[in-house]
This record gives sequence, structure tokens and C-alpha cells, in this order.
Amino acid sequence: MKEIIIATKNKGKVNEFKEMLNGSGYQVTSLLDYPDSVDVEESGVTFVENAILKAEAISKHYRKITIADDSGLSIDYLNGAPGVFSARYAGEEKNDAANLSKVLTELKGVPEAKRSARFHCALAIASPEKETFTVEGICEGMITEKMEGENGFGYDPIFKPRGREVTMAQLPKEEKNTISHRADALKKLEKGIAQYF
Ligand SMILES: O=P(O)(O)OP(=O)(O)OP(=O)(O)OC[C@H]1O[C@@H](n2cnc3c(O)ncnc32)[C@H](O)[C@@H]1O
Ligand SMILES: [Mg+2]
Repeated sequence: MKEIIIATKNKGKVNEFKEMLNGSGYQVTSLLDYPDSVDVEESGVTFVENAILKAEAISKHYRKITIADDSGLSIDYLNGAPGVFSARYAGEEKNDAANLSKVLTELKGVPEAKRSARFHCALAIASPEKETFTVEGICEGMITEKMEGENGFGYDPIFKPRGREVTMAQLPKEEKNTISHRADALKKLEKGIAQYF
């Protein structure tokens, strides 16, 4: 089967890509299958730049077709923060619980009308032979007042997608995978993947 490496060690992302690409005919692997892989520094100032950095470094290293995902949460009341710093918002050690608490504290007492936010996802596909291609996806919603739900990962327990009455972490994974920023981006990328093989 044709292999695509998803250039991430984030288990939540890996599971979602495997579910969304299930039946596509591609063998989906990730950096969890390549434990010796280098850590790519996310030095870009946009999601797209970081996705390109990760996809090109991994595709060059393994000489395989690679998709990288750079994503995050952008909160209007915080002028777009945490944005590209979403993974490291409460410190370099990448602690989801600390990140969520930090956001909830910063939004304490802020009325519902001012709690709008969106998830962003930039995907880059790279190959040793072809030019890199990028797409972006978005999921609009708002920040809740407390954490709810056990599904998903990252900021899902405090994000209520537009048109839903529950948090992303309370939705079944199949539903997250139809409405998420990652699903939105992958839909735009999917047809183009074949051209890389
Ligand atoms: O860079 P890689 O190795 O892919 O893994 P990462 O976890 O560092 O991923 P990012 O740099 O893209 O940072 C994404 C941040 O945004 C959060 N995030 C991304 N997608 C999310 C989703 O679908 N639900 C909740 N939080 C999400 C995630 O928890 C991180 O804190
Ligand atoms: Mg990262």
C-alpha cells in the first residue's frame, strides 16, 4: 500500500488522520512509527509556515511522502492567542491541562458574546520530488466556562463548535471528524494526494 507519513507525535492527531483516511487506500503512518525522528523547530509565525517546516524536514529525511499538520486555537478576546503558540501556551513542556486552565483563567468573567474563537489547521504535503502544497481549515466556535467531555484532545473540552450545544470533547469522534478544522483542511487536500505518488 502507498505510505503517507503524518509528521506528528501527537496521538490525538494521528488517530484522527487514521480515522479520516480509513478506506482511502493509503497506509497512514506517523512519527510514532519512526521514534528516532528529529524534532523540527516550529519557528514560523503562521500555521502554514510551521506545517511546511515539519512536512519538508520529515519528507527529506525519510524520502517519503509526508503530510504535516500545524494547528491551534485563536481566541478573539485574547487578540488571536494562543495561535501558533497553542501547544506551548503554558510553557515549553506542552501540558494540555495547564494550557486549558490558563485560557479559562484569562477568560474568567468574560460574557458569552465575547468568547468567540476558532480552531485553525494548516496541512502541508511534501515529497522529495515535488513542490510542497498547503491548505487551511477552520472550525468556528466559542470558549466555554468550564471543561467538559473526555473525547478528542488538547483544547476540545473548552471549545463549543458553532451550532452545537456541547463541547468538541463531548461529541462522538465521527462527528468531530466531520466538522473539525482538520476535517475541513483534509477535504481540500484529499484529491491532490494522488498526484504525489
Ligand atoms: O507539532 P506536532 O508534532 O504535530 O504536535 P503538536 O501537539 O505540537 O501540534 P501543534 O504544534 O500543531 O500544536 C497544536 C496545538 O493546538 C491544539 N489542537 C490542535 N488541534 C486540536 C484539536 O483538534 N482539538 C483540540 N486542540 C487542538 C493541540 O492540543 C496543541 O496544543
Ligand atoms: Mg508542535
